[in-house]
This record gives sequence, C-alpha cells and structure tokens, in this order.
Amino acid sequence: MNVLSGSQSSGATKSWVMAGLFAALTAVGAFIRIPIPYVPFTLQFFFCALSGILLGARWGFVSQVIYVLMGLSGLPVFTAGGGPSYVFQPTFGYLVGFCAGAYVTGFLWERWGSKAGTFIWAYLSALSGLAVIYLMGVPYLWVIMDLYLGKAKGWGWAVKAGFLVPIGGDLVLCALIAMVALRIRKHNWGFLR
Ligand SMILES: O=C(O)CCCC[C@@H]1SC[C@@H]2NC(=O)N[C@@H]21
Repeated sequence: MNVLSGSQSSGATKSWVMAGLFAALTAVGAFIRIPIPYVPFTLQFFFCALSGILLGARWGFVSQVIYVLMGLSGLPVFTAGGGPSYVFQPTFGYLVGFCAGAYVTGFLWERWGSKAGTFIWAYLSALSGLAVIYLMGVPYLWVIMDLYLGKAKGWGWAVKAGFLVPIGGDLVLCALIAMVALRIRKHNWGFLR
C-alpha cells in the first residue's frame, strides 16, 4: 500500500510532487556529509530509503531517477558536483544504486512491511535497498578507479573505502529511517494524502 493512494486524478499529481520533493531532499542529503576521501559519508541514502517506504517502489524509484537526472543535467546536486561527465566519477555507481535501492526498499515494504507496520520490517526494507546500493556502488568504484583512471588501487581497497568505511553509519541510518518512516506514516501529517 502506498501512502499517496487517493483519488486517481489528484493522486498522480501528488505523486509527482512528492517524487520531486524527495529528489530535492536527496540533493540536500548530498550536502550533509562527512568528507571522507573517495567515498564521503552522506545522508543521500536516508532520503532514498525514505522515498521507497513513503512513496512506494514505483514513485520512490521515480524520485531517485529525477535526482540522478537533475545531477546529470548539470545541477551540482551530487557530492562532487554534477554534469554528464559524472558517469565517470568513482561514486556514480551508488547514484544508480539509489534508483534500484529505493525500488527494492519500497517493493519489500509494500509487499510485506506495510501489513506488519513494524520497526523490524521498515529496517529490513531499508537494509535490503542499502545492499543493492552497495552491490552497484562498490564494483563501479573499483572499475572507475582501476580500469578507467588506472590508479591500480585493487578490489580490496574498493571494498574497504566503498563498503567497510561507510557501512557502520548506514546501519545506524537504517534504524533512523525506520523510526522516521513509521512516525510519518502513523501521523500522516496531512500533506501525504
Ligand atoms: O554524490 C555522489 O557522488 C554519491 C555518493 C555516494 C556515497 C555512498 S552512498 C552509500 C555509502 N554511504 C555513504 O554515506 N556514502 C556511500
């Protein structure tokens, strides 16, 4: 079930507005960061996963596609700027991962989580989306660093810099995402429906 379900005509408009809002929030998340070299710690994943749980798989995915397109079109909404050449940045794989991650998070939440409505399901949904983000981000990091930029850092380095360093913070974020998402869904705060 999707928190945006309502009358069909206004529902579609509202879904687009909310997708745009979450694209903008993910952009804000890129600016809230700890500048660790190569792969900064950011709050992009926080808003990405929230989009999946609050908007559902489809519109969560759309929100992240809007975010990535905003950046590729030249708006400096990624951690190291923006523009079409960003596809050659070592962290671009994570950005593609946000699209798939929001979808997976939303899919799992819609399929099983929303019925239970519990913290653990919200946490597991966010965690599964996070796994997808890393599965896309870490190999991409390695390919760009080693094969494209020729830095010969090695696969072990990519796993350390791209996974082991940020994963601890992201596991804490999953808990925060689950708490915030459940609170918003419980109160609904008017603007969601
Ligand atoms: O804007 C970019 O270039 C993307 C940065 C991606 C950072 C990744 S997302 C998963 C992991 N968790 C973090 O906090 N940082 C990395």
